[in-house]
Amino acid sequence: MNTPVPATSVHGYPHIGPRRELKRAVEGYWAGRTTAAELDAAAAALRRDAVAAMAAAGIAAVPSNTFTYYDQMLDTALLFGAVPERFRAAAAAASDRAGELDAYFAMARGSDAAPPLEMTKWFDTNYHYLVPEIGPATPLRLSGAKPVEEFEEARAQGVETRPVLIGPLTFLLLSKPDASAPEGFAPLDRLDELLPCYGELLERLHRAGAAAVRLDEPALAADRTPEELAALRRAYRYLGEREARPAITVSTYFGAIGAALPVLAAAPVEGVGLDFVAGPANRDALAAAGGLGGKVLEAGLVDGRNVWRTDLGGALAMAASLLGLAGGLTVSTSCSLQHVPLDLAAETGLDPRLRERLAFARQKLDELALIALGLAEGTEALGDRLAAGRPAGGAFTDHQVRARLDALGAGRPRADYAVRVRAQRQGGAGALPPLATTTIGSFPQTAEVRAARAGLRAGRLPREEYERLMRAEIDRVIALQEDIGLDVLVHGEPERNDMVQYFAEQLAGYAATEHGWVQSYGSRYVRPPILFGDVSRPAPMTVEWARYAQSRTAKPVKGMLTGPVTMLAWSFVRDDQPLAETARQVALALRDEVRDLEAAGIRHIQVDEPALRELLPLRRDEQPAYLAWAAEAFRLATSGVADTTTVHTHMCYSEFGEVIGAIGELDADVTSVEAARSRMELVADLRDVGYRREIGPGVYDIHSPRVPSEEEIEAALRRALAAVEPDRLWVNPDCGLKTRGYAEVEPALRNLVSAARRVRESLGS
Ligand SMILES: Nc1nc2c(c(=O)[nH]1)N[C@@H](CNc1ccc(C(=O)N[C@@H](CCC(=O)N[C@@H](CCC(=O)N[C@@H](CCC(=O)O)C(=O)O)C(=O)O)C(=O)O)cc1)CN2
Ligand code: MET
Ligand SMILES: [Zn+2]
Repeated sequence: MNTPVPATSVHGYPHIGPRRELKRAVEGYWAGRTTAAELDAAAAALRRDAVAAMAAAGIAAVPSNTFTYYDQMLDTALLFGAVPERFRAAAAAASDRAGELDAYFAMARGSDAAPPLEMTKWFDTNYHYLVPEIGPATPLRLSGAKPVEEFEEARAQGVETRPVLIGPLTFLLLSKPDASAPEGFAPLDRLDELLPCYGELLERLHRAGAAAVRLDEPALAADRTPEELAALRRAYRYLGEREARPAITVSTYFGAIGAALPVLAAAPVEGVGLDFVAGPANRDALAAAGGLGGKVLEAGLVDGRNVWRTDLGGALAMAASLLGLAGGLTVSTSCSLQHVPLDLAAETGLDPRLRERLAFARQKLDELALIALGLAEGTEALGDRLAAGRPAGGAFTDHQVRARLDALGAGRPRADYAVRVRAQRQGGAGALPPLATTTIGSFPQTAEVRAARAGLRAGRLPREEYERLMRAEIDRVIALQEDIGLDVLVHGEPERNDMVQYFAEQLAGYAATEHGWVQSYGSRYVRPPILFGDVSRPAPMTVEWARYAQSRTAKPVKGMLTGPVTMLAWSFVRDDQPLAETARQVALALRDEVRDLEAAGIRHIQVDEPALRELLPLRRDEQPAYLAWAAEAFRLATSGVADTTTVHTHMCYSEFGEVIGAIGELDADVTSVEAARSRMELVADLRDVGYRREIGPGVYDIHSPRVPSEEEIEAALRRALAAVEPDRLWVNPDCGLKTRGYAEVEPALRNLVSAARRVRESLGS
């Protein structure tokens, strides 16, 4: 065959550096240790390395403008001048680079004067973006040059990049109306004013010499109304028909785009990007639509969100079947590689049988080149690389786990809540006041705690010494909670590096990485563990810590576990069996842990499911089946306890809309949820969907360093009491406290307890 080698492209590449250099630089700047110039220099070096890596791997369309100090949605809002009213004065007053950066970070993190932008999940990933606020009067004008500057910066390095922008439809659909917006207003109403800003930017990029740009419209992977599709048509007609512009590729990812496909196929643009990993249905839809005509199809064939090596044979077959459906084919990632770790070469401790099946961002660049080569020269050109890397089925099977699950089925359900609550509240140790106070689990992870763990890892600190330090930390956290007067205490989770990784490190079938960091939000990172085989629990995981904490107090201590859905959502999970099946294995391991905690005298057990919303399919018709298996896995994990044991769960990251009905299906006795930012409206929403158990709406936002006043917590509680009886209301922050410092946490919790007392007193109890 003599076809030219197809081009390759990447949606985005990790910019955090092999050792999280970006985190160090940004947090150093916040702490006043790093100057603005040093921060900018560190960032430029990281961009240079990423561009160089992609260019060296032969990627044709190297992306630029994918770097961010905090979040790309925030960057886009600033690019178009869409600064919320409360930040405008500070932004306008910025007179130097430091002032500019401070105004930027204030929007992300809040300031004394103004709360930050809301943060929420980026589609169904564990990345969080900042939600732009757009009202009828929000300014919209091209106000920055970041895409042009990053293009020119890479050109100076000798690489012609393709600037990437979040597309206008996705930008507006992911924004929320600002406080001034009248009922019925939607940010999308401002589309016609925003488009000229994009047009002007395209013209500037064109003048700077950019031959092509990519506009990302991941919002098309979710259900879209006819009006939204009409807006899509209008947007790309407007941009496509402008004269001075680079070639435009409209890229979509995270799933099949359904009815949007014919709209993009007909748009006056040069390329369309489709994800064939999360959206294999895109293939048939493309054929049914008659293909893309002369446009280039940018085919997402290499999974940007998981760590398994690409099945090159399968990718080549898919690519071959696409060749006739477009004017040209570019071999691409399915989405940005920001969701996977940078380089497998940094991992030295992995089982070789697992390692040979993995590809991180750096390795995926080579896979793209191989697929392009195979397309041009035939599969023979790939030799034995074609066969390498696919799971050797059955290598990690555990027949005992499978047999236990078969025997257990759905497990016996618990007694009705009405029966349980009587058993739980019967005097003695079970007695709790109305508006019982508690926290969500973690207390601040102090520098000493993290340093101790780093010492343990490096072999500097013996395990016994580490455990002694953790017990001392638990003593401190218990004593503090008693002093503050909380009702249900926690041990504070000092021994956990992360609420998912900690368990993964102790479960069979799971592997942890040493350096596999992925950005979760801002300067916060996680190392998602790799779930590669059947899961089981070789030994109890949390029981000794919980038992120890309970031995230090007469008050009840709440045991703390991470639920099955969250264990999957925040890991890289095997893709050779349905998630529902894997969830049942994790649930079984947790079920054993829950029962062991109970046997150790722990009367309250919390099983966190903060990611319940995150794994919800983007398409409505797929959601009920997901919610059914998710709730079943939770019940399997928690239904093995006596009526007298109180099962708690916790969820965060707002937008409960679609999952609100499922909260009751989990059958927990108490559910704590993030509600501070939505002013307790969730409590009434839960009542309206028939939720009749106990509820702990978060009364303050732990993502901000602000200390809430007693009055504001009291007001929140009174709003909640409009929709729930006092003995069903719990009082707690809206999430764990691990990212905060004691200087904020202690006064905040004191205010929380005194607010709860004041309300109790006013109720005469
Ligand atoms: N997996 C996961 N996803 C989640 C959440 C979560 O808690 N876990 N919460 C939500 C919000 N996301 C979050 C994500 C990360 C963090 C977070 O605090 N991350 C820490 C790292 C946590 C960790 O893994 N800590 C390790 C490693 C700590 C570390 O950096 N050690 C240094 C040395 C430390 C020292 O000497 O001080 C090193 O190894 O170089 C530990 O404690 O053992 C961070 O970025 O700083 C918080 C919230 C949604 N998604
Ligand atoms: C992201 S949800 C966090 C729940 C966990 N128990 C904590 O308090 O940190
Ligand atoms: Zn939480």
